[in-house]
Amino acid sequence: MSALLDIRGLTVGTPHETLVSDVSLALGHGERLGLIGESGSGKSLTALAAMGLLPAGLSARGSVLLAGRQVVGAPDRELDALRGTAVAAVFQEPLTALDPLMRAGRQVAEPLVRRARRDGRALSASEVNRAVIDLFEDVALPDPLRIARAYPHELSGGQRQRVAIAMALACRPSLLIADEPTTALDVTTQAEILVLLDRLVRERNMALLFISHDLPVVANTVERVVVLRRGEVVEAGPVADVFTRPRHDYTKSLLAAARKLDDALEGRR
Ligand SMILES: Nc1ncnc2c1ncn2[C@@H]1O[C@H](COP(=O)(O)OP(=O)(O)OP(=O)(O)O)[C@@H](O)[C@H]1O
Repeated sequence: MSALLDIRGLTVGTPHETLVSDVSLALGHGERLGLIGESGSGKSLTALAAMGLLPAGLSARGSVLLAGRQVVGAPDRELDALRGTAVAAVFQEPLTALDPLMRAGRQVAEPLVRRARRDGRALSASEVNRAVIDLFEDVALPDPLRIARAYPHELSGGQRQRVAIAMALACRPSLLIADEPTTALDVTTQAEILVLLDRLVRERNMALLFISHDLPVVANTVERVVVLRRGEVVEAGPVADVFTRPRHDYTKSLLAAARKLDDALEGRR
């Protein structure tokens, strides 16, 4: 079966600087892949390039096939269609995904209606409302009716991230990209959101491209990892192999740093 996401020789940069260099990775339907590496190693740019969402001033070369479509160089119209169906993303800061002036329910209704239209279905207002509430229940938001009427600033950070996840799910994507989805949240909420994401991805058989600094969380969430350093892939493989028998010194140092932090936290408990 062909890969859902097939990145080959991806290079991203400005006219003066190469930021991601010759990255290749592939992700099958329903598969979960982690991208790890120190800050600035190119994880987010790789994920953004996979969706054709690079910031202005950066350009990509190489090939990114998403659901069989070429993303590199594709016109916005084609990319919009792919982003509404094949791929959706959840980022570190939910406020970047949410419109501050729109009630949470409407924000989720919009991608739901768009997705239905693409599938050739027109939803009635009551069907849309029901589907929004169902999604809010799926992401375990308390009191979904109240949340649907609330504006983002009236929600907690964890609730906002759940609304952002509901928006991503509303597109029914085959691939979910989660870029540090819990970093901005307190520790208890982080754990809840991770359990939620893990359940949703498995229940819906979505593929997951998961970016995180938290290596124990990565180990529990994904099947394979790709290790990036200064924009290049240094190591890739099943998570059990890479985390127990790292081959590259850089991976060894990442794991040692994670262990040191864990020991330090353990000492404080
Ligand atoms: N718009 C931009 N213009 C120029 N350089 C950029 C831009 N965005 C990112 N970079 C640079 O590209 C490199 C890779 O950035 P990227 O955000 O992909 O790193 P990352 O691995 O996701 O880091 P972090 O874990 O801190 O989020 C960094 O050196 C960063 O400074």
